[in-house]
Amino acid sequence: MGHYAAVWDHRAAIEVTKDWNGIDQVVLRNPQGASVRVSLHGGQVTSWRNDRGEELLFTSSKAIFKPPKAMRGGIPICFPQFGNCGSLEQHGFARNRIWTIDDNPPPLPPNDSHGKSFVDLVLKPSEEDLKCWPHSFEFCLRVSLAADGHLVLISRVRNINGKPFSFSFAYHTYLSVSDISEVRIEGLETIDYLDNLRQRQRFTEQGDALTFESEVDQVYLSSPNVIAVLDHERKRTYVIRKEGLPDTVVWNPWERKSKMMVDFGDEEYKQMLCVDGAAIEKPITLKPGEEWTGRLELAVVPSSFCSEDLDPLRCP
Ligand SMILES: O=P(O)(O)OC[C@H]1O[C@@H](O)[C@H](O)[C@@H](O)[C@@H]1O
Repeated sequence: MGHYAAVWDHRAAIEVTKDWNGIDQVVLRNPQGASVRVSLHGGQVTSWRNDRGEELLFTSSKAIFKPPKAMRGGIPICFPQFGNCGSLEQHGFARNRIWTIDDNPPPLPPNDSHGKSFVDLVLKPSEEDLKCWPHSFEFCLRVSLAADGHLVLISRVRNINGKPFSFSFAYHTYLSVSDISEVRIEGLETIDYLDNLRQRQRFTEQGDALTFESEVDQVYLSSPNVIAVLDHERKRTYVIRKEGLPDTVVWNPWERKSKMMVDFGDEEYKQMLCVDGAAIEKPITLKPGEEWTGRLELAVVPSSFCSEDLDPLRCP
């Protein structure tokens, strides 16, 4: 068993199964029993469980698991457009396309593979995609589950076009929380944000930590690369680290809006909070041949956790 751990082979820890629609999904496991599910529909992470089998991402009980709609929950990838600020469909087309497994991805630094089970996916534009977004790109996504249960997503977008192009991006991360009223976010205080509920006007976050008592739809600009989402009732803290992603989106539709969404269960808004690593305010521009990398790392630690790692966040 010790030997098995020492030669942990990421391929041995991967299983490809079919989802409800016969679309391939990849299951990653680590030696401790944590798991991650990634659907080739959208390259979307649909489940992340810890070694006790507890689900850490929210999925709506009314989620529609039928392409071309993205399933409501997990981590949809918003690309090449976030929201409706552009000519494309809401949040871009990547979340509604079928991705493929890439057996020969461009190399990543060894520490991005070491001790992890992972899968590499790739998305290239179809003829139809090029009609509405005429830019050739290659989007490589690596989803990894580390030995310590951390979930890591690395997106690399390469311009294989003759001309520069720009895009916006978000990992639309649906965290599973006990009760939204008991949750707070640390790390966004004093940060400027655009309020999507007030014509994208700019405000500055006041107060000690962000708490929730009504609908929220805000894009925090140039936000810190580490923030924490504390779930008081569940005594659980999500630590979110991002690189190459300047902004953080915080979204909860609250009661009224969630009732208007067909794929959202009644009262379920209380059990979710979207906190996205994103690049929205200043789109990413790539010249021909250039590549951009956006990395998100999610960890769950007990609420009592206190570490210098979290600096500059205060410890409770
Ligand atoms: O319903 P969708 O397309 O999955 O988007 C969910 C939400 O995503 C948020 O990030 C947007 O800011 C909201 O305006 C939007 O409603």
